Amino acid sequence: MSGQRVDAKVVMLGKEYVGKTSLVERYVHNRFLVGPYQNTIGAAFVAKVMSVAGRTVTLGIWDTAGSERYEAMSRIYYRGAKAAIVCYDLTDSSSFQQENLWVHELQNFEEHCRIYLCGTKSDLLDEDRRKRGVDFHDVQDYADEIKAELFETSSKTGQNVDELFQKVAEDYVHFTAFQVMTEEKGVDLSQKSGTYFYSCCHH
Ligand SMILES: Nc1nc2c(ncn2[C@@H]2O[C@H](COP(=O)(O)OP(=O)(O)OP(=O)(O)O)[C@@H](O)[C@H]2O)c(=O)[nH]1
Repeated sequence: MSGQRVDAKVVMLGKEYVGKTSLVERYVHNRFLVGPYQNTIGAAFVAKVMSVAGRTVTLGIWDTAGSERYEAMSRIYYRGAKAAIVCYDLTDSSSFQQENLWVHELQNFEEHCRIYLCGTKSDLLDEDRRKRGVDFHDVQDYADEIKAELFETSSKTGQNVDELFQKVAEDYVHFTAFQVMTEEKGVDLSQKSGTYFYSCCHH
Protein backbone atom coordinates (compact mmCIF):
# COMPACT_ATOMS: atom_id res chain seq x y z
CA MET A 1 0.00 0.00 0.00
CA SER A 2 3.09 2.22 0.49
CA GLY A 3 1.22 4.61 2.79
CA GLN A 4 -0.48 6.45 -0.08
CA ARG A 5 -3.21 8.82 1.00
CA VAL A 6 -6.60 7.65 -0.19
CA ASP A 7 -9.65 9.92 -0.44
CA ALA A 8 -12.32 7.33 -1.05
CA LYS A 9 -12.36 3.63 -0.40
CA VAL A 10 -14.06 1.66 -3.15
CA VAL A 11 -14.80 -2.05 -2.88
CA MET A 12 -15.46 -4.54 -5.67
CA LEU A 13 -18.01 -7.20 -4.71
CA GLY A 14 -19.73 -10.08 -6.52
CA LYS A 15 -19.66 -13.78 -7.13
CA GLU A 16 -16.44 -15.44 -8.30
CA TYR A 17 -15.70 -15.29 -12.01
CA VAL A 18 -17.96 -12.28 -12.70
CA GLY A 19 -14.95 -10.19 -13.73
CA LYS A 20 -14.06 -7.91 -10.81
CA THR A 21 -10.30 -8.23 -11.24
CA SER A 22 -10.61 -7.69 -14.99
CA LEU A 23 -12.56 -4.47 -14.41
CA VAL A 24 -9.85 -3.10 -12.15
CA GLU A 25 -7.13 -4.21 -14.59
CA ARG A 26 -8.88 -2.45 -17.46
CA TYR A 27 -9.45 0.71 -15.48
CA VAL A 28 -6.06 1.01 -13.78
CA HIS A 29 -3.74 -0.51 -16.42
CA ASN A 30 -5.92 -0.27 -19.52
CA ARG A 31 -5.38 -3.93 -20.35
CA PHE A 32 -7.33 -7.17 -20.52
CA LEU A 33 -5.41 -10.22 -19.40
CA VAL A 34 -5.99 -13.37 -21.39
CA GLY A 35 -4.95 -16.80 -20.24
CA PRO A 36 -6.19 -19.19 -17.59
CA TYR A 37 -8.58 -17.70 -15.03
CA GLN A 38 -6.94 -17.12 -11.65
CA ASN A 39 -9.25 -16.55 -8.74
CA THR A 40 -8.40 -13.75 -6.33
CA ILE A 41 -7.23 -14.90 -2.93
CA GLY A 42 -8.39 -12.69 -0.07
CA ALA A 43 -8.28 -9.27 -1.73
CA ALA A 44 -6.03 -7.00 -3.74
CA PHE A 45 -5.56 -3.26 -3.32
CA VAL A 46 -4.71 -0.61 -5.87
CA ALA A 47 -4.80 3.19 -5.68
CA LYS A 48 -5.80 5.29 -8.66
CA VAL A 49 -5.32 9.04 -8.85
CA MET A 50 -7.86 10.84 -10.99
CA SER A 51 -9.14 14.29 -11.73
CA VAL A 52 -12.68 15.49 -11.09
CA ALA A 53 -13.66 19.08 -11.86
CA GLY A 54 -10.06 20.24 -11.47
CA ARG A 55 -9.63 18.40 -8.19
CA THR A 56 -7.36 15.42 -7.61
CA VAL A 57 -9.07 12.42 -6.06
CA THR A 58 -7.37 9.18 -5.09
CA LEU A 59 -9.57 6.11 -5.13
CA GLY A 60 -8.36 3.17 -3.05
CA ILE A 61 -9.85 0.15 -4.77
CA TRP A 62 -10.22 -3.15 -2.94
CA ASP A 63 -10.78 -6.08 -5.29
CA THR A 64 -12.26 -8.83 -3.12
CA ALA A 65 -12.35 -12.56 -3.81
CA GLY A 66 -15.77 -13.74 -4.96
CA SER A 67 -15.35 -17.32 -3.86
CA GLU A 68 -17.68 -18.28 -0.99
CA ARG A 69 -14.60 -19.44 0.88
CA TYR A 70 -13.68 -15.79 1.42
CA GLU A 71 -17.18 -14.41 1.99
CA ALA A 72 -16.67 -13.54 5.65
CA MET A 73 -13.46 -11.69 4.76
CA SER A 74 -15.21 -9.44 2.27
CA ARG A 75 -16.96 -7.75 5.18
CA ILE A 76 -13.60 -6.56 6.40
CA TYR A 77 -12.93 -4.99 3.03
CA TYR A 78 -16.16 -3.08 2.58
CA ARG A 79 -16.04 -1.54 6.07
CA GLY A 80 -15.90 2.24 5.70
CA ALA A 81 -16.20 2.10 1.91
CA LYS A 82 -17.64 5.17 0.20
CA ALA A 83 -18.65 3.14 -2.83
CA ALA A 84 -19.30 -0.51 -3.63
CA ILE A 85 -19.25 -1.77 -7.20
CA VAL A 86 -21.41 -4.88 -7.03
CA CYS A 87 -20.72 -6.96 -10.12
CA TYR A 88 -22.72 -9.63 -11.92
CA ASP A 89 -22.05 -11.41 -15.19
CA LEU A 90 -24.60 -10.36 -17.84
CA THR A 91 -24.60 -13.92 -19.21
CA ASP A 92 -25.11 -15.62 -15.83
CA SER A 93 -28.44 -15.05 -14.05
CA SER A 94 -27.25 -16.80 -10.87
CA SER A 95 -24.58 -14.14 -10.42
CA PHE A 96 -27.30 -11.47 -10.40
CA GLN A 97 -29.38 -13.36 -7.85
CA GLN A 98 -26.44 -13.13 -5.47
CA GLU A 99 -26.39 -9.32 -5.76
CA ASN A 100 -29.16 -9.19 -3.22
CA LEU A 101 -26.97 -10.61 -0.49
CA TRP A 102 -24.32 -7.93 -0.96
CA VAL A 103 -26.86 -5.15 -1.23
CA HIS A 104 -28.54 -6.24 2.02
CA GLU A 105 -25.20 -6.39 3.81
CA LEU A 106 -24.27 -2.92 2.60
CA GLN A 107 -27.64 -1.45 3.48
CA ASN A 108 -27.51 -2.98 6.95
CA PHE A 109 -23.88 -2.33 7.86
CA GLU A 110 -22.61 0.45 5.58
CA GLU A 111 -25.43 2.91 5.17
CA HIS A 112 -23.06 5.63 3.89
CA CYS A 113 -21.71 3.48 1.07
CA ARG A 114 -23.12 4.29 -2.37
CA ILE A 115 -23.93 1.25 -4.50
CA TYR A 116 -23.12 0.82 -8.21
CA LEU A 117 -24.48 -2.26 -9.95
CA CYS A 118 -22.24 -3.44 -12.73
CA GLY A 119 -23.22 -5.98 -15.38
CA THR A 120 -19.97 -7.33 -16.83
CA LYS A 121 -18.83 -8.94 -20.10
CA SER A 122 -21.16 -6.95 -22.38
CA ASP A 123 -18.93 -7.89 -25.34
CA LEU A 124 -20.32 -11.42 -25.11
CA LEU A 125 -23.79 -9.99 -25.80
CA ASP A 126 -22.44 -8.04 -28.76
CA GLU A 127 -21.39 -11.41 -30.16
CA ASP A 128 -24.74 -13.07 -29.48
CA ARG A 129 -27.77 -11.32 -27.93
CA ARG A 130 -29.19 -14.67 -26.83
CA LYS A 131 -26.42 -14.96 -24.27
CA ARG A 132 -28.05 -12.28 -22.11
CA GLY A 133 -29.09 -13.97 -18.86
CA VAL A 134 -30.18 -10.84 -17.02
CA ASP A 135 -32.84 -8.50 -18.36
CA PHE A 136 -31.74 -4.85 -18.44
CA HIS A 137 -35.12 -3.48 -17.32
CA ASP A 138 -35.36 -5.87 -14.36
CA VAL A 139 -31.97 -4.67 -13.13
CA GLN A 140 -32.86 -1.03 -13.78
CA ASP A 141 -36.02 -1.44 -11.65
CA TYR A 142 -33.96 -3.04 -8.92
CA ALA A 143 -31.33 -0.27 -9.13
CA ASP A 144 -34.05 2.38 -8.81
CA GLU A 145 -35.51 0.56 -5.81
CA ILE A 146 -32.20 0.49 -3.94
CA LYS A 147 -31.10 3.94 -5.21
CA ALA A 148 -28.10 2.52 -7.04
CA GLU A 149 -26.47 3.47 -10.33
CA LEU A 150 -26.37 0.85 -13.07
CA PHE A 151 -23.62 0.24 -15.64
CA GLU A 152 -23.07 -2.48 -18.21
CA THR A 153 -19.36 -2.85 -18.99
CA SER A 154 -16.84 -4.89 -20.93
CA SER A 155 -13.32 -5.20 -19.63
CA LYS A 156 -12.38 -6.84 -22.90
CA THR A 157 -13.29 -3.86 -25.08
CA GLY A 158 -13.17 -1.23 -22.31
CA GLN A 159 -16.80 -0.23 -22.91
CA ASN A 160 -18.18 1.94 -20.07
CA VAL A 161 -15.33 1.08 -17.68
CA ASP A 162 -13.87 4.61 -17.40
CA GLU A 163 -17.41 6.00 -17.17
CA LEU A 164 -18.18 3.75 -14.18
CA PHE A 165 -15.13 4.78 -12.12
CA GLN A 166 -15.45 8.41 -13.20
CA LYS A 167 -19.01 8.43 -11.86
CA VAL A 168 -17.85 6.91 -8.58
CA ALA A 169 -15.22 9.66 -8.19
CA GLU A 170 -17.61 12.44 -9.26
CA ASP A 171 -20.25 11.31 -6.79
CA TYR A 172 -17.64 11.20 -4.05
CA VAL A 173 -16.57 14.78 -4.79
CA HIS A 174 -20.15 15.98 -5.15
CA PHE A 175 -21.38 14.45 -1.90
CA THR A 176 -18.29 15.49 0.05
CA ALA A 177 -18.68 19.08 -1.16
CA PHE A 178 -22.34 19.00 -0.17
CA GLN A 179 -21.42 17.74 3.27
CA VAL A 180 -18.76 20.42 3.82
CA MET A 181 -21.19 23.10 2.62
CA THR A 182 -23.93 21.99 4.98
CA GLU A 183 -21.51 21.67 7.89
CA GLU A 184 -20.07 25.16 7.26
CA LYS A 185 -23.42 26.81 6.81
CA GLY A 186 -24.87 24.90 9.73
CA VAL A 187 -27.87 23.62 7.81
CA ASP A 188 -30.07 21.61 10.11
CA LEU A 189 -30.70 18.47 8.13
CA SER A 190 -33.06 17.11 10.75
CA GLN A 191 -35.56 19.64 9.41
CA LYS A 192 -35.55 17.94 6.02
CA SER A 193 -37.52 14.88 5.11
CA GLY A 194 -35.90 11.48 5.62
CA THR A 195 -35.64 10.83 1.90
CA TYR A 196 -33.90 14.13 1.25
CA PHE A 197 -31.34 13.48 3.92
CA TYR A 198 -30.68 9.97 2.72
CA SER A 199 -30.34 10.70 -0.95
CA CYS A 200 -28.16 13.76 -0.52
CA CYS A 201 -25.88 12.95 2.32
CA HIS A 202 -24.89 9.34 2.34
CA HIS A 203 -21.33 9.18 1.07
N1 LIG B 1 -15.40 -11.81 -22.66
C1 LIG B 1 -15.12 -11.27 -21.47
N2 LIG B 1 -14.58 -12.02 -20.50
C2 LIG B 1 -14.31 -11.43 -19.32
C3 LIG B 1 -14.61 -10.06 -19.05
N3 LIG B 1 -14.26 -9.79 -17.81
C4 LIG B 1 -13.73 -10.90 -17.29
N4 LIG B 1 -13.76 -11.92 -18.18
C5 LIG B 1 -13.27 -13.29 -17.98
O1 LIG B 1 -13.98 -13.87 -16.89
C6 LIG B 1 -13.10 -14.67 -16.09
C7 LIG B 1 -13.13 -14.20 -14.65
O2 LIG B 1 -12.62 -12.88 -14.58
P1 LIG B 1 -11.98 -12.27 -13.24
O3 LIG B 1 -11.78 -10.83 -13.50
O4 LIG B 1 -10.82 -13.06 -12.80
O5 LIG B 1 -13.19 -12.54 -12.22
P2 LIG B 1 -13.29 -12.18 -10.66
O6 LIG B 1 -14.67 -11.71 -10.42
O7 LIG B 1 -12.19 -11.25 -10.26
O8 LIG B 1 -13.08 -13.61 -9.99
P3 LIG B 1 -12.68 -13.95 -8.45
O9 LIG B 1 -11.30 -13.41 -8.25
O10 LIG B 1 -12.72 -15.44 -8.35
O11 LIG B 1 -13.67 -13.32 -7.55
C8 LIG B 1 -11.71 -14.56 -16.74
O12 LIG B 1 -11.52 -15.69 -17.57
C9 LIG B 1 -11.80 -13.28 -17.57
O13 LIG B 1 -10.95 -13.29 -18.71
C10 LIG B 1 -15.19 -9.30 -20.12
O14 LIG B 1 -15.49 -8.10 -20.01
N5 LIG B 1 -15.43 -9.96 -21.30
